[in-house]
Amino acid sequence: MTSPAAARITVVGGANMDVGAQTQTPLLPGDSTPGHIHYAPGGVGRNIAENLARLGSAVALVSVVGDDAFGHDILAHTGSVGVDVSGVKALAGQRTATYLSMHGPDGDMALAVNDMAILERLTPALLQAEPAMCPHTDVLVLDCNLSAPTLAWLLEQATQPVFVDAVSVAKCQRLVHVLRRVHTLKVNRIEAQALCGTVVDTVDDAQRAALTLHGLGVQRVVLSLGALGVAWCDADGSTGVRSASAVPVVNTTGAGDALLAGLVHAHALGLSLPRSVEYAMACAEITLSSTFANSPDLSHAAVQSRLAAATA
Ligand SMILES: Nc1ncnc2c1ncn2[C@@H]1O[C@H](COP(=O)(O)OP(=O)(O)O)[C@@H](O)[C@H]1O
Ligand SMILES: O=c1[nH]cc([C@@H]2O[C@H](COP(=O)(O)O)[C@@H](O)[C@H]2O)c(=O)[nH]1
Repeated sequence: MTSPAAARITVVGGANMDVGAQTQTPLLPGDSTPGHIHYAPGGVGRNIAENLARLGSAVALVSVVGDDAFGHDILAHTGSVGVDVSGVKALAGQRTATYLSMHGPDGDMALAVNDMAILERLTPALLQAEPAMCPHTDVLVLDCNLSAPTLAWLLEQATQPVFVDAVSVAKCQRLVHVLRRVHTLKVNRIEAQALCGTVVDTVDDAQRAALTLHGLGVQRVVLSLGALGVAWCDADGSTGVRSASAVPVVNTTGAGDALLAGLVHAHALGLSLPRSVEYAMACAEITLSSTFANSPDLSHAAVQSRLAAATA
């Protein structure tokens, strides 16, 4: 398995400034709690693009940010890790999307707010007007932060395989009428429940839900189950499960984004879906040991050595 992959990839999706607050004592509603606040570029689409660049893919991001300090930081950081950001437009008079999360002393997320109104400006008209924003690459990756019309337009005009991240229970509803256009869908347990209308508690439930989504028209489904691992349904309707390894977890933020980046990179390397899942889970595990949504330790070599250690 060699890297970098020859395929060119475009990710169209959200680019946020993540603002995370971690307290040493339980959060007290109505009072201020001492803690640590950190800032880092995030956004599902942007995270996937950064992870792909770290793995060695040739990747371009198409998105919008505000012409403000957060927007400039996101552009500088994302470009510095090797993502082509010529398709990220800084819009005057708009605020960069922001994701605010609060974590209690145990590290678990207590609440999160996403303020991503700027994504409404990423319209089919804007994409067609700006040559750098037109995705003419071998693989397209979309996240459901995009507005429903933009998501539908991109899926309908795509001639290349399209990988989609469902992002959240609310946003994944935007996919309902365009599932047939999706090559590979990454959903988590609660997004799968929302799309299938069935309870997804166990790995058996997850395999059934993956098959249901395949029946609704998605070619390949990858359903992430946190510490339980991943269930999938391949293009021929076959299903499978892979358990997660017992790994030290510093922060689960962005684990799903690393999983999707790993799936895309593995596809570009020509791997089957079961082997792509194995590769992608190694990517997610590396990210779990990082404080932020993307790990500086993620690389194709790091994934390979993790996979080799697991089979030794
Ligand atoms: N506690 C954990 N232990 C081991 N692996 C984990 C853990 N949490 C997440 N993962 C890995 O990261 C993947 C994505 O995490 P998950 O939380 O399911 O995604 P999302 O962030 O999209 O909700 C999982 O499928 C699994 O491979
Ligand atoms: O509606 C959204 N919520 C969250 C994100 C992004 O997802 C990442 C955190 O996701 P999670 O906690 O699901 O791993 C952060 O980078 C955040 O900016 C997003 O793009 N859209």
